[in-house]
Amino acid sequence: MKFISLLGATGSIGTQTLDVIRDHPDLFRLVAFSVGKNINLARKIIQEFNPELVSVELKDDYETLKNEFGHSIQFTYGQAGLIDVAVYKKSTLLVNAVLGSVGLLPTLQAIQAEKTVALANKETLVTAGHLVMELAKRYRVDVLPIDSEHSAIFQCLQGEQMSEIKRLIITASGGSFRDLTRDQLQNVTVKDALNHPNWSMGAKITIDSATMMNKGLEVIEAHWLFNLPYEHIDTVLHRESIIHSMVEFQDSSVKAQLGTPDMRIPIQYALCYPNRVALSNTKSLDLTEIGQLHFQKMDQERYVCLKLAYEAGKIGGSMPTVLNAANEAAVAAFLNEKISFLQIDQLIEKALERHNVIKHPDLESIKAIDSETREYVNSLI
Ligand SMILES: NC(=O)C1=CN([C@@H]2O[C@H](COP(=O)(O)OP(=O)(O)OC[C@H]3O[C@@H](n4cnc5c(N)ncnc54)[C@H](OP(=O)(O)O)[C@@H]3O)[C@@H](O)[C@H]2O)C=CC1
Ligand SMILES: CC(=O)[C@@H](O)[C@H](O)COP(=O)(O)O
Ligand SMILES: [Mn+2]
Repeated sequence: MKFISLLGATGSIGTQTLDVIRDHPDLFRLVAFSVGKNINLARKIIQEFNPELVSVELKDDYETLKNEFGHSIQFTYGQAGLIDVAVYKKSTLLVNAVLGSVGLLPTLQAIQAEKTVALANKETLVTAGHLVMELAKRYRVDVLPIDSEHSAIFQCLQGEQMSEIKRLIITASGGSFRDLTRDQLQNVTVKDALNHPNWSMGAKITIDSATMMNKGLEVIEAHWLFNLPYEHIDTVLHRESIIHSMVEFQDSSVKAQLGTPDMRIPIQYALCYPNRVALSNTKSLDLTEIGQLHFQKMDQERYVCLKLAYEAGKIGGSMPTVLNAANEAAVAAFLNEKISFLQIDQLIEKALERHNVIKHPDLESIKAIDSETREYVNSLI
């Protein structure tokens, strides 16, 4: 039995993680979880899964739930609450499905508490991948990818030697605007941007997918997870999201992982690793039904965010922290209809240009750079 702590239980990855746990009561038990502001769904999760610890974002919601449920459940809140859930004594595995760099501290604390970390929260690795991976190595803790591309690569690498990798090939659907030119992006709306062709996901990652920043964040995520230089991490546009990513080896042989676009599959792989078990209500992949798979060269002039991410990743140090914080602030502004779609990459570029890189930023520097960058971007809006 694996005892699970879940950060971001009310989100897209969070609710699909609950589906996986629900499907295997013999394998998993949810002992602790966090939500943000959706306490109606939190109530339902408490009633169904009977956890021991629950964290909410706001103090008022904490008081409300504490009054409702009494002492049978422990409640906590805020940033400290996320950490309480991450290090909960009974849990053996943390699923980090919270949104944004707020997931960094709980990840670091979970590693220090020797919990296995199943990571969906890519911003954590983008903002401070060096700290996370160094700590994981020191504490001999597994960081298992949930992101579909990284799960695919991780699956391709089973039984292989890392030294024999030639390159990783990360696939990208192209997002909601893949058939538009850059000029045609002038007047696109939030509603248009949220219409992803293949995946149903939270709002922020759906916008990242439309700007191609999602692939940029994933390139940096892959750099840290698989310890490879950026020159060995490629991306390719693949409209169908059937090949979730590939690995080319020294002999030019390529391994790919395929499947229907269903995040429960990589979530369950991380939860069960190194085993595989059946998953209810999954559709077997029928390639004859799909007929054709398409691939296109990635155009970094069209997808400016991808270019910025490669540049920030290669410069390294504190630059990816700025990239991530500027992106989080700009995407939030776009979702609130305060800026246009094309202003997202313009704001990120400005934030990167003015930043003086720190080569090996410690946690305090990362926290300071993250909040300073958000303030700067917000001041421009
Ligand atoms: N969705 C997907 O298919 C994929 C997602 N990912 C990554 O997984 C992560 C989660 O994405 P997704 O599930 O789509 O996001 P959602 O927006 O659907 O969910 C985010 C979750 O985080 C909670 N949350 C947000 N901000 C805070 C905060 N400040 N404090 C506490 N809790 C907070 C939300 O709570 P509430 O709603 O209660 O306010 C919710 O539970 C992201 O890093 C994303 O890039 C990676 C691959 C695929
Ligand atoms: C499901 C998942 O892992 C997402 O990160 C997905 O990859 C988004 O699709 P894009 O390929 O459009 O970014
Ligand atoms: Mn992905």
